[in-house]
Amino acid sequence: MQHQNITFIGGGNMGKSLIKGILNAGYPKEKVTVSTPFAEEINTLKQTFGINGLTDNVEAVKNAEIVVMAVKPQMMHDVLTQFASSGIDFSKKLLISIMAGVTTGRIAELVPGLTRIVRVMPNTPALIGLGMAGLFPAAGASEADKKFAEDLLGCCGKTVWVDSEEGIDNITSLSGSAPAYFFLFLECMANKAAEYGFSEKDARSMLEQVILGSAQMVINNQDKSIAQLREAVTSKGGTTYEALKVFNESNLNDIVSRALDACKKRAEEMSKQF
Ligand SMILES: NC(=O)C1=CN([C@@H]2O[C@H](COP(=O)(O)OP(=O)(O)OC[C@H]3O[C@@H](n4cnc5c(N)ncnc54)[C@H](OP(=O)(O)O)[C@@H]3O)[C@@H](O)[C@H]2O)C=CC1
Ligand SMILES: O=C(O)[C@@H]1CCC=N1
Repeated sequence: MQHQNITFIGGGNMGKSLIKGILNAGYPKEKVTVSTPFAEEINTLKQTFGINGLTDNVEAVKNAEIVVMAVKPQMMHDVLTQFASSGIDFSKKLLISIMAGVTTGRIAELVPGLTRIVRVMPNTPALIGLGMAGLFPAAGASEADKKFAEDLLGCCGKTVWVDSEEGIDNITSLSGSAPAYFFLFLECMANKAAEYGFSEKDARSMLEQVILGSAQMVINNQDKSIAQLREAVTSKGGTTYEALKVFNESNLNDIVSRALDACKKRAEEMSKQF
């Protein structure tokens, strides 16, 4: 991929995941800058990654060809209005936004001249190169902009393009927030392991192996449906059947469906709120 000057506004959970992801893939450190308000945090980021760091967002984007907005949606208005009044020509920059529930139209509205925008919904496994990201281009994004965004997120895992802002909200529900769903399930299982008397260490090791093994089974058996993999574990009149019966009696499918819809609905609300 092309190595252009890239500035991350915000170096929190997701910003750090993407920075680590691109550095691991060989992006040159000297071309990467991060900006957050606290000097102490900047020093940590500089030391951890060997990249440039500033506490002034406007200063940080002056020489950037690419700006990645990795702040919370609540901070977006302050940051973008700072950019708008800075006198910097944003028509020359590509802005990649990872902010949940913030439309490309809203971003363009706040920064006059800015048209080259790609909205992205990544997830935290980007940190280890196993991310999943959805991408949506604003009308002003060029083919080169789209390629850059795809290559950038491709450094951190898999990518998929969607053809609407709603598609990004769907991806938010299906993969952006999804690591937390699986972590919650593991937490519930860890609670039961503790109740059974397993040490935290043994429980964690067991759960790590179960989720890793299950994920790898899904990946390695492309000729089988996920339902078939489940059925292969579920012996007739056996133990798994009883466990699954409890999930089904509580209508797990409906619970998952409602949870994902709630996630998407919040993204939609946020697009009106911020
Ligand atoms: N976490 C996730 O799994 C995902 C998050 N996202 C999106 O990524 C974005 C960031 O989320 P996340 O990383 O979790 O949040 P964090 O709170 O972890 O990170 C936000 C970062 O922005 C910094 N910040 C706060 N105010 C400013 C400012 N005015 N200028 C510059 N930097 C600022 C914070 O600094 P400080 O800590 O010092 O306040 C922090 O480094 C959100 O918009 C979210 O929707 C998208 C996909 C997945
Ligand atoms: O919870 C959130 O709002 C962010 C977006 C997707 C994952 N975390």
